[in-house]
Amino acid sequence: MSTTSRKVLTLVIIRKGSDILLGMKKRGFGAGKWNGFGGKVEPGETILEGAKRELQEECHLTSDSLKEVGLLEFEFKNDPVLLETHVFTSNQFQGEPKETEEMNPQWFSMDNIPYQQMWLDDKYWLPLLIQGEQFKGYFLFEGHERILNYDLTTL
Ligand SMILES: COc1nc(N)nc2c1ncn2[C@H]1C[C@H](O)[C@@H](COP(=O)(O)OP(=O)(O)OP(=O)(O)O)O1
Repeated sequence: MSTTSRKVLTLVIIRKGSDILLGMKKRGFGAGKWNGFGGKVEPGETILEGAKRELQEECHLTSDSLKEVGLLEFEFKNDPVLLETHVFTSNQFQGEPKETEEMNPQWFSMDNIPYQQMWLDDKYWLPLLIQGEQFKGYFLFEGHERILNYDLTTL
């Protein structure tokens, strides 16, 4: 793929005991899929600040202990924009998850994650996050429902 630009995004997975918090995306990119919370990093903020802001905006949780555990690059065939996605996690947070205009949050048991309604890449890297691993990966999609190739390594 010939990438001509790069968007920096965040993705936050909150854990509580043996549960993880996902949100049903209600609009925009990835609508109809369960995902972590996140979005574009805004000018003037650090990637960590962007992750904290998106977590608060999308489900009303705050966390001062987000840890970056993964770096995922997503490309879509015939789209020159590469999505550089920084993955954070924490099991320490304040507040109760609340539905917002963008996301409807729900706790899932780690052995009952709704992979059928998630981005296809999630089933490769989310188990690593759950096991406490750090990872980096690249996924090339054709459309939103097919992975043409990928590479994923633990660090
Ligand atoms: C393609 O594979 C992906 N898999 C997963 N699990 N997550 C992905 C994938 N591609 C993007 N994402 C994540 C990264 C971000 O957390 C969101 C997309 O953020 P969005 O485009 O909604 O960014 P916002 O800043 O919230 O957008 P607006 O405020 O402009 O709606 O998905």
